[in-house]
Amino acid sequence: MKVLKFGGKSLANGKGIRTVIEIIEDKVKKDEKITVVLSARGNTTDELEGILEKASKSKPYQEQLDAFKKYQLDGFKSIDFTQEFETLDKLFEGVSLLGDYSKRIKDQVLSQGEVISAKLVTQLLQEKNIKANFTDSRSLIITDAQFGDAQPLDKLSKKNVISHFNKHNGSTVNVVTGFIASNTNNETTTLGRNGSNYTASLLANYLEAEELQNFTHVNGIYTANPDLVPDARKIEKLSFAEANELAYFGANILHAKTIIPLIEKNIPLRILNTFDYKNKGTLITATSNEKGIKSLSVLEHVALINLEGRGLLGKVGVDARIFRALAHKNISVSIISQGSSERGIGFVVEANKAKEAKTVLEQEFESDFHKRDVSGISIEENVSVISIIGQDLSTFHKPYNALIKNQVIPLLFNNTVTGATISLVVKKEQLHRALNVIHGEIFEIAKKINLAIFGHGLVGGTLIEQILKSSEQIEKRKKINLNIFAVANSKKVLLDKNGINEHWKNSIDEKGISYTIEDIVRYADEHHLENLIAIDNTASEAFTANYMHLVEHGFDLVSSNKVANTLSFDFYKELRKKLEDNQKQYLYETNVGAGLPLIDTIKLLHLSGENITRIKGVFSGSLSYLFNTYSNENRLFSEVLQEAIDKGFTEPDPREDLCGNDVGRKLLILARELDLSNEFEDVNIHNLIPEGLRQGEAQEFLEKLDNLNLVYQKVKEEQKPNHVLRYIGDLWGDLSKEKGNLDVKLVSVPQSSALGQVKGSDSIFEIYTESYGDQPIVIQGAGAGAAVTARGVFGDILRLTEKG
Ligand SMILES: NC(=O)C1=CN([C@@H]2O[C@H](COP(=O)(O)OP(=O)(O)OC[C@H]3O[C@@H](n4cnc5c(N)ncnc54)[C@H](O)[C@@H]3O)[C@@H](O)[C@H]2O)C=CC1
Ligand SMILES: N[C@@H](CC=O)C(=O)O
Repeated sequence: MKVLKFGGKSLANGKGIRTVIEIIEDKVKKDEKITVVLSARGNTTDELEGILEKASKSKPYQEQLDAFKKYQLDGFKSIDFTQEFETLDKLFEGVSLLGDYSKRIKDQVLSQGEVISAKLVTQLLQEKNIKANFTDSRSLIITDAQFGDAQPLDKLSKKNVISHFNKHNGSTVNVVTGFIASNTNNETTTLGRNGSNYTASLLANYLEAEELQNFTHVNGIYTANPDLVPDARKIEKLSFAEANELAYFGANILHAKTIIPLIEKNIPLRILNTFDYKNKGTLITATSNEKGIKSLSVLEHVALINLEGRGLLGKVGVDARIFRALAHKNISVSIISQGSSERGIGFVVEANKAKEAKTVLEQEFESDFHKRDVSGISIEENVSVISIIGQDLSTFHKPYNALIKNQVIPLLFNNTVTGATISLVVKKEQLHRALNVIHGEIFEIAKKINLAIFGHGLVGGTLIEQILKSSEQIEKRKKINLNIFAVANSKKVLLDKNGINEHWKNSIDEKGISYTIEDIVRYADEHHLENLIAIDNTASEAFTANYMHLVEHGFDLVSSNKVANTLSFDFYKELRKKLEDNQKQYLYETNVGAGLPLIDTIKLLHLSGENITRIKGVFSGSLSYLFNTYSNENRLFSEVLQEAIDKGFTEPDPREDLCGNDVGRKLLILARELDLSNEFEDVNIHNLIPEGLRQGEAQEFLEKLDNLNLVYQKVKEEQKPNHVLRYIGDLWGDLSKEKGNLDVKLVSVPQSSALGQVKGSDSIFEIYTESYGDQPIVIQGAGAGAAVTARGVFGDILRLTEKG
């Protein structure tokens, strides 16, 4: 015999109730021996409770009661609920007159929901010529008199059940009301939370059923609640012990009391979905999974109470007093954590009991307050408990680090010594993000990295294309899901928590909205987006003013924009401090040498104690292209310059390259990597733009490029033979001091020299160090261009995903 239990959502009008009948019919046709246990249909119990509340306050309830009746009869006009409806009418009338009700009355009211449900299903089955027998569990399950949460009297109930089934068995389908029972005085009682499940497992136990099938509206037990964690996976099989942990920690389709009768008789429990009943669901048996299961469960509606006091140190019996005082008021403590100094004790209670718990403890510790042994008892109301079942402390650092990285700081945590469960108390507003972060970390599910990209010009636009093109591969190879949730220019942002797609350019035009940085932070927060990275592909100083705010709100930073690193040294230090305080990272490899691995190399050399004595080279890709081509070919300066602009080598405003600012910035960035505290004003720059052309808009300048031709024709002709022009940066001097010398200048070098041989848009960096002596470490390669730069930014993003 199998016991089938159907929950309220399965029995709701429409697809639910139709499918329930279909499932039962299917089993009967296959000659399966079954017993059916039913909850009240849809929201029936809540509705009845609502009407009862109204009636008890003598408020009008008739309209709601009529709607209730209408729902029960909707589509089932042939069914006679006169008796149940009359009972309800009388009960509500009485409550309304009295202006109050007892738990006993409430049980009588609620029981009508299960009776109506079982009566309906019995008749619908009979209409299909199935031998169905309405079974009122009040004649079977006998309980004590604790209305609202009655305890079954096992012996008596078992005897009743067995005798009923001996009478009505064979091919009959007994359709049993769940949740309701009666006491020895024949008064209606109910079995409390999860009561219908309890009825089903009691029947399974008494009848020694082969399996209990619990039909819900989900496909089984998941690694986490799929409503909160979209990546949650179904668990195929788990043991009662593991299920018990889940039940204890709040998995709401299981409850400890419903499992115990099954464990006793070793009866498997299968969690199934009415709406997808061919799915095998989750099977719970006595055998443990070899690898051990992991899953996340959540306790909501809880509060954290904190008792603090210096005088508690070494005092005997403080915990006992807390527990005793709370137990006296029937307040249960689910999680407790205490420092070894005993100065603070934190524990979790049900939210609706928190105030009472505080009052009780204030009374208990009144004299300790006077003696100043206890300094305060506080309640943190909006908290939730996350339990990682199957997690021990050996690998706990992974989810824990991921939480900290995402600015979720648990308020309290504890572990079970043997059960391999770790529980964390987090602020309720952080629950969603915390669950997703932990889940991504403990299961081998792609870790989601949420990217906000600012600036989608040459570099930013290319980066987006590169990410979209390779994201699938990266997800497969590295289990990292790069999700671009925001793309912004200076005016508009396109937001999509599920990630933009290849039509992003059109979407910005059509769906982009004007924004402030706060809007983006709020969006990420509201959608609980984790592992946030902001990527600055603008050339804007104004945008760098957002960096601090982004860091404070949990974003790591990646930037191709050089401005933030070349503002005042004070800002430079302040930003690093902010990053450290918030445990955030800032990567900017493309700031010098585009995609070349320069900054990383210099950082490593410096960190390892290698004395860097000088860095010299062609720092600008666009000016490299300009002078390499101009020196070797007989063409106009303006023509070659325009070519460098067209190839995307220059800054958005090409004057930034020609005036030497861009090289100056790069030089300063390297100097600061060596812990020098130079300011931008310290850089000696040879400005390549003749004075008369420096003012005005970029466009005006571009229209006057021809004016540069004579100047550079002359410079070219005045060189020694076999020499070429190179625009170089040079960081030199005693670099162990506070500041170094920074020069940016146009030089004429022999064509055969290392600098003279540079080609195309290549940059070359010569790094002189004490160990390497006169032979510098040389890094050379494309120093500009959207594709290489975007690739470099992409590299920084991936590096950050690994750091997490
Ligand atoms: N092109 C290259 O070879 C290299 C460029 N870089 C840097 O990459 C950055 C981007 O360069 P490109 O893509 O060539 O420039 P771009 O002019 O093509 O694109 C810049 C984008 O930033 C947007 N923008 C400007 N202010 C903004 C703000 N406040 N908020 C949001 N968006 C804003 C603009 O609307 C534009 O879409 C620059 O900082 C540049 O120095 C770094 C290394 C190499
Ligand atoms: N404009 C820059 C681009 C890279 O930083 C250059 O030419 O090097």
